[in-house]
Amino acid sequence: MSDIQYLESLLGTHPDFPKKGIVFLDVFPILRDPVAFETLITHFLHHLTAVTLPALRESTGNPKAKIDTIVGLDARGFLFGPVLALRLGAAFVPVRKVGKLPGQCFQAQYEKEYGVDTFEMQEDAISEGQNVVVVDDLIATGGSALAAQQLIEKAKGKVVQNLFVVDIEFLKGAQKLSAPSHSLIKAD
Ligand SMILES: O=P(O)(O)OC[C@H]1O[C@H](OP(=O)(O)OP(=O)(O)O)[C@H](O)[C@@H]1O
Ligand SMILES: Nc1ncnc2[nH]cnc12
Repeated sequence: MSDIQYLESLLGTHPDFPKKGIVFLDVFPILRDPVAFETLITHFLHHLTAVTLPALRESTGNPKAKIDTIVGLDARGFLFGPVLALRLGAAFVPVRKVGKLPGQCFQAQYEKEYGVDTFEMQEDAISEGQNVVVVDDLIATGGSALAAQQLIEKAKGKVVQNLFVVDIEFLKGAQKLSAPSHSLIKAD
């Protein structure tokens, strides 16, 4: 069994949660297995260093270009974002559901697979020109990740990569995003 097949085997599947007709894919069992969690982080880091950074350096013509900030999406993006940020020596910035962050915030409304919501990001969290990676546990319709992209663009940052543990591919969420999207597990 490959590393990725092992991660996939741990993914929980819950029909009709949180609403009838939704098959909820649960990443928490991966975090109960420290070796699987480490494997997941290693795969994300490998993609960032072997694919994202070379592409960024090539496209900017700047051999020293780097990933400045990892943005994690409320709530399950917070499981992965800070770990990646620490390992890369980058900043971690949360995008949160409305009403949770103090100070001046940018706002973006969005629709996701099972509802509508509003995301916020602190206005001073990202500086103009920063290279940003968005991370979340899962992309379904892409509404959440697109709203995060809009917040980062309001701060004049640039999304250079989107990372997901799981992509529910038939919903075509990644096609909504302007930066490349990488996911470890493809679900249908
Ligand atoms: O691609 P989309 O259709 O936008 O759906 C994906 C989003 O939905 C889930 O979050 P949820 O809003 O359920 O929040 P949670 O992490 O707080 O449970 C998931 O963690 C993603 O953030
Ligand atoms: N099917 C699903 N499973 C887990 N999280 C989700 N977020 C949106 N759709 C989801």
